[in-house]
Amino acid sequence: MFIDKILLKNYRNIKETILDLSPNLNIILGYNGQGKTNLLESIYLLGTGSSHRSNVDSDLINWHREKALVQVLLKKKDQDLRLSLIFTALQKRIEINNTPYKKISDLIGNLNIVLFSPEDLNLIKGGPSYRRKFLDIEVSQVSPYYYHLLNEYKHILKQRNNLLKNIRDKKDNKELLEVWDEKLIETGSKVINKRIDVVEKLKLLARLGQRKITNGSENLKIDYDCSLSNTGKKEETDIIFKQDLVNNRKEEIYKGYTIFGPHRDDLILKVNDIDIRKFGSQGQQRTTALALKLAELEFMKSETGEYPVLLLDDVFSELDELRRDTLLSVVTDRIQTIITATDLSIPSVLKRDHYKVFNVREGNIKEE
Ligand SMILES: Nc1ncnc2c1ncn2[C@@H]1O[C@H](COP(=O)(O)OP(=O)(O)OP(=O)(O)O)[C@@H](O)[C@H]1O
Repeated sequence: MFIDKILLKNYRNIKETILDLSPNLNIILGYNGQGKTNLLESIYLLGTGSSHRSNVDSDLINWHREKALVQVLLKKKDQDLRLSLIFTALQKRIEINNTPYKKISDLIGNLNIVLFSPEDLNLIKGGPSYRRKFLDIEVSQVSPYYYHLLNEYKHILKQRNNLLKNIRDKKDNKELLEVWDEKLIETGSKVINKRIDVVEKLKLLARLGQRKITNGSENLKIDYDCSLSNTGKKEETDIIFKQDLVNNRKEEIYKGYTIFGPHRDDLILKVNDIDIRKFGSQGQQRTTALALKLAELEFMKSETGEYPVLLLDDVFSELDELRRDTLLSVVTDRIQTIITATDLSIPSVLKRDHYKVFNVREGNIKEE
């Protein structure tokens, strides 16, 4: 799939812009603070339903306006789609081919996105929540069912945590827990099992990616690190989940929150058998983050039949020549890529009709 056209109105510092993008490589150039990441963020928002930088919609609207619009004309293998998101501080309106939709879940899965930015080092160095988010965004884009399941789980978890606090503070009765336990186990087990399946697929793809970037010298091994006391067969996840909740009732009430479940899970990342999260060099950690992103591209392709759109936010300056070339060789002519940089010497291997350059200045974006 690729974005043929993008229209932005009052999106952060971008007032009104229409861009015709290349189906191959798009290079967005500009000094710091001009609006390059704002452009990528708007595309990410349309793909995933949320910004990667802010949870507050009003942040995304130009300070002097009340309404913003992001619209793309998307070319997919079997159809063209016009996706629009019109939003105020209080409301988001979705339109797909001019038909209005209410739920963000209707939007997700149309425009698939993989974003790689310097903050992705947190995927390796940061806490487990970064790795869970990586999995969840990836799987949600290819499975609306998973997105729905995840939201349901979050809702149940919140209710159950409130109840645990109330029981601890003697405001509620212990017996009420059983109903919420059942719901938590049912949805939570499905989330865990789906993630285990996905990690199984990512495992091979990420290993290949890491070997490619390091000329075969590094072996990456990823595994799902489940918070349940014992993850055996997938059919038994719910049984083990239940045992863990029953056996740890006292501790959960004392703490006032749920200590088992997919919201506590993680990914184990080992390079040449060493835990890269703790002991990897900065270079190895960067390589692993890139390998995970390459795996994500291939995973989405295998699930949907099409490559997603790749957004590279200011990452070229952080990669050495080998990694830069590997990345370009993977994406060129196959994956629509939008890359931001303050300056970039365009590799001579790229043919002139295979890329477009756009200059950004104070929120104005112009094709070169
Ligand atoms: N809601 C908003 N309304 C107007 N301007 C905004 C809004 N939010 C952010 N900005 C402005 O957008 C600019 C930041 O743009 P962006 O993050 O896209 O920069 P960039 O070109 O990617 O820079 P860098 O190279 O430093 O990452 C800042 O000047 C900021 O003040």
